Amino acid sequence: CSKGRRGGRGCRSNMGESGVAAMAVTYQKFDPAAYLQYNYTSPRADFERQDSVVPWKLACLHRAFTEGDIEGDLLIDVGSGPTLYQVLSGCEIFNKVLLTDFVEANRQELKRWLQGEGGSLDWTPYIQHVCKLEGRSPCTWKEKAARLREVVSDVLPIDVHQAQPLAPEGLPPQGADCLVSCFCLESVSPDLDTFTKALGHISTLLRPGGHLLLIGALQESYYLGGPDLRIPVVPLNEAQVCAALQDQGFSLIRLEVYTLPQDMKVGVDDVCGVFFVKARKILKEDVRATR
Ligand SMILES: Nc1ncnc2c1ncn2[C@@H]1O[C@@H](CSCCNC[C@@H]2Cc3ccc([N+](=O)[O-])cc3CN2)[C@@H](O)[C@H]1O
Repeated sequence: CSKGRRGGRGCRSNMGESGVAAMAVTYQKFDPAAYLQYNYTSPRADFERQDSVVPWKLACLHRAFTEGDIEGDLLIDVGSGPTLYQVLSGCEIFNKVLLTDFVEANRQELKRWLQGEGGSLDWTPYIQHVCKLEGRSPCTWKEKAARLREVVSDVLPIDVHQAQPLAPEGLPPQGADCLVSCFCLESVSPDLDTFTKALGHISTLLRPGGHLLLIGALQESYYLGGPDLRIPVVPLNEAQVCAALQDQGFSLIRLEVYTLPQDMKVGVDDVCGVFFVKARKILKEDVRATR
């Protein structure tokens, strides 16, 4: 996992632009069912294992949403993919949740679950696990599923490479109170410069003082988005993630890192670790105070 730096600041924007266009074509072949099978079944999603990566992610999200500083009405999940684990804790805090993705097949996968039509993965064990984290019986998972279906108001198209990633209709003028985004930005950016710009674009969706919860891959250079679909990823280290957050006007609250045990490396990517970031969009008065 000692990959060199790639996509450093010296990248010219036209390399990023052509890479972004190529990425958009690649993602039209994304296979939600295969992706869910690769990443959201055992061993990566083994709720009996203390060192499984999905329980680690759910614990990070539960702690971040429930420690008392996150509040408001609107939570936006950026680049949801075909997954909804990322809003299982947030749905108890927010009365309105927007799921978003670039690929129609992913939006359809989410809509099928929201409409109670099932889908490619049974999310019950995930919902039961988060119920346990919340100190409630796993038997209340149906109530939690109903809460999630109640608060998710839409599943919208998004493009993080646009200065305005979401259509403005339906967004409050002041922005969302919280953003969550998991494994998206580094998986859709050909280089570090494009990753950093995409972070700036999604920041425009968030009100000043609002929180960002970002989960992503460390030192990943590719992953399988389908049986024959190898998707390039910009390899990131912690310092590059922190620099991008600072560049784009976020103050870091917490960075946690999960290092994959060997048996979590199942051949669907070359990811070495996963980062969890809790950050806050700097308020103008914060800037004055630091001068
Ligand atoms: N321009 C765009 N704007 C917004 N979203 C876009 C855009 N283009 C594509 N998208 C959308 O973003 C994508 C998000 S899924 C990206 C997958 N990331 C890599 C994968 C994930 C993963 C999961 C779990 C674990 N683990 O260790 O347990 C490791 C890893 C590392 N490999 C996808 O939904 C696409 O549809």
